[in-house]
Amino acid sequence: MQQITLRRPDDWHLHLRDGAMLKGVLPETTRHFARAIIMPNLVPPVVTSADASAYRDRILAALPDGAQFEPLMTLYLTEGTDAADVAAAAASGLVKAVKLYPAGATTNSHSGVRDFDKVMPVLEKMAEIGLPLCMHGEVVTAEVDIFDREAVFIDTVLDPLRRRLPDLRVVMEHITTKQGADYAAEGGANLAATITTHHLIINRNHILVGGIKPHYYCLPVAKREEHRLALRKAATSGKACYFLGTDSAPHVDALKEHACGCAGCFTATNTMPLLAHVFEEDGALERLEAFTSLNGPAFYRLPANDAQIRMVKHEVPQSFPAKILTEAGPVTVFDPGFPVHWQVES
Ligand SMILES: NC(=O)N[C@@H](CC(=O)O)C(=O)O
Repeated sequence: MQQITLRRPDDWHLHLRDGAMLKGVLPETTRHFARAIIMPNLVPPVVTSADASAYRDRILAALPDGAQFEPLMTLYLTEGTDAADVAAAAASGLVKAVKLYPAGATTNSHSGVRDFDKVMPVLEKMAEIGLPLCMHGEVVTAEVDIFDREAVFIDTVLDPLRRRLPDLRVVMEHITTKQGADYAAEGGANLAATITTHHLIINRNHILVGGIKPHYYCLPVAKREEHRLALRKAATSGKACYFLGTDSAPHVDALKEHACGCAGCFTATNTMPLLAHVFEEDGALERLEAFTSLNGPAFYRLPANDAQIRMVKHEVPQSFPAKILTEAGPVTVFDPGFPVHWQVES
């Protein structure tokens, strides 16, 4: 029986939602993860430090008994965000990052940024105080093909912004392309990228071949196989600029299996066993800890977790629930489409 021990992992990009959904999905993350960067795209969004403080309280109130979990809060950047409020939220330790959604790019992003000039005072303040900006890196203009949105964003938005504000610390969230992986690797100490579990496993064929698979639809949408392979190479490289952000994004089945289905894969339940499978397949199990437990805290200037988890590879495939039954409705757990022998034991 093969086993590995890792420092307890953190999830640097997580959607927990609110109310009944929060209550239903939170245990799926707290079972294995010590901390998570909590995405602020609620309705209405988490914009001010007061919003973040209230949301944090709701998360803490929803924690399962005995759970050791720290939500790392973020603010949703709007064109009306107040730089002084952001700075105060960072100084108090409440907020660990600000999230930038280009307006219209993804779920609940309509309050996001249209005109980057309008958010420059906030970004300048963040550069000054070292507060990371988590970027959803996709352009949303109609003439750009959805499969090219990330690469075009890097060239036309991200790179010019980083030249204008070289001290701004940026996390390219959920990269899905070779261009994203390459750009992150060349960006120096102020740039990093999160990679999801599902983008290491699926390419666009998984969504579309043999019938449309709504539970594989997420944003940024999975790309060609060559991009999946580039992400695998990046994640398993151990390089400090890459770390896990699951982007686990629960939507009830009724809204996924729909004529206009929501974007998001729900991977909180089985992320760690899937990652052990992926890293083992690529001969990189010894670098799994860097990806899940070391590189993220280092970028966010936080200590790595002291506690450990033990993962075991069993002879027989392990079973995972197909759905999590929340009071908001059932949420389908990401199905990798292959047997998984790894399990987190403690
Ligand atoms: N990843 C997704 O497909 N969806 C996320 C938003 C996001 O991170 O893009 C969601 O909030 O549902």
